[in-house]
Amino acid sequence: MTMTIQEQLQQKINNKTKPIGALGMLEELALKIGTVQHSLSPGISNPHIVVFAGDHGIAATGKVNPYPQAVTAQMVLNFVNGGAAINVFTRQHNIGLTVVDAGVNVDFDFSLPIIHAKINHGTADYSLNNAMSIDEVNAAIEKGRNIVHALYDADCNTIGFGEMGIGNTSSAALIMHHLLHLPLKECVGKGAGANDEQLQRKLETLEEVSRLHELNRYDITPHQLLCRIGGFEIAMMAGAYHKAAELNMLIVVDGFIATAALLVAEQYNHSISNNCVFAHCSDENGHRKMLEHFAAKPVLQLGMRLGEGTGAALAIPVLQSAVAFLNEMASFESAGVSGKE
Ligand SMILES: Cc1cc2ncn([C@H]3O[C@H](COP(=O)(O)O)[C@@H](O)[C@H]3O)c2cc1C
Ligand SMILES: O=C(O)c1cccnc1
Repeated sequence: MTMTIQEQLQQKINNKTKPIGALGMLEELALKIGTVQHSLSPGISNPHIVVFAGDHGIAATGKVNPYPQAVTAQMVLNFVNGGAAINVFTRQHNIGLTVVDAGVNVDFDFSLPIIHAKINHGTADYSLNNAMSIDEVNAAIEKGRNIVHALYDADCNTIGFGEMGIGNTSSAALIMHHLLHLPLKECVGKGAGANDEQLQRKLETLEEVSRLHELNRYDITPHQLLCRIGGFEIAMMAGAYHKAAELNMLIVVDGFIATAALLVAEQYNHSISNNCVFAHCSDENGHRKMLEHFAAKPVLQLGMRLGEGTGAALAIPVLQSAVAFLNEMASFESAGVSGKE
């Protein structure tokens, strides 16, 4: 009988010169990556992080976010100048980095080395109206798909998505609340650092938003959900995930907002998590429950709650080690080492 690729990979892993299972999660990752690539000798080629930036109308009210909306654009300039956490980690690990203006509320100089994909100058305030139109949702998804396709064409097979958008933990919490049918209290967290009073106000504000947009209903399509309470960076990321899975790339999932965008993408492709490795468990309230939904075992748990794709960037070297042991370690047979009696 022929063995499945998983069985062949497991056999290869078990024949390495180490006690069975002794490389722990690296063994699970090697199995996963080999399965995605349908290969006994998988590889990570040109790993890349794409950071999508977008503003949220509700952030201008200051009701849900401890930092002002202007920080989104300021951080985009920081990314360009190489000074943000994601710059440091991608530089350290030789990972490609692309920054995308998905919808920041500032007109950047066109000479800036970013992808200029602005859908609009921030979303509308969803505590009053829909965040965006259906046309804007479609444009964002299409743009996300195209950006991933270009990276695939440049021989990248491993990709992580990050985000920058003041107020976007609110959009992510609302997505989680609707798609996982959980009370908002379990989905809303401190974001960039709300204190107890700010957190309470955030929760109350988002409860009103949930009532306004009837998020407890089951007949909302994923497109409608994005229209009502989404963000441009989140919609673009959903399109990017979708394309990456279509191209059978390995997807490295970052934190709370990135996982919320994956929840949306999952509505369009129910097996999307087959292509995903979950980089870390964020400290943002709610992330653990999202991970449980995907039956995910995160690679790292460092108490991080930053976003920008930083968790994904830190997990990629671990994935490279998983692939390296699978490809390079000697087997009991080749090294003349005795196996278990
Ligand atoms: C200086 C700074 C850098 C960041 N980098 C990522 N985020 C993170 O915090 C924001 C979400 O939190 P909230 O919903 O509470 O606004 C997002 O931009 C996220 O990427 C940052 C936030 C700040 C303040
Ligand atoms: O988990 C994350 O990615 C996160 C948490 C808080 C704020 N921004 C991002």
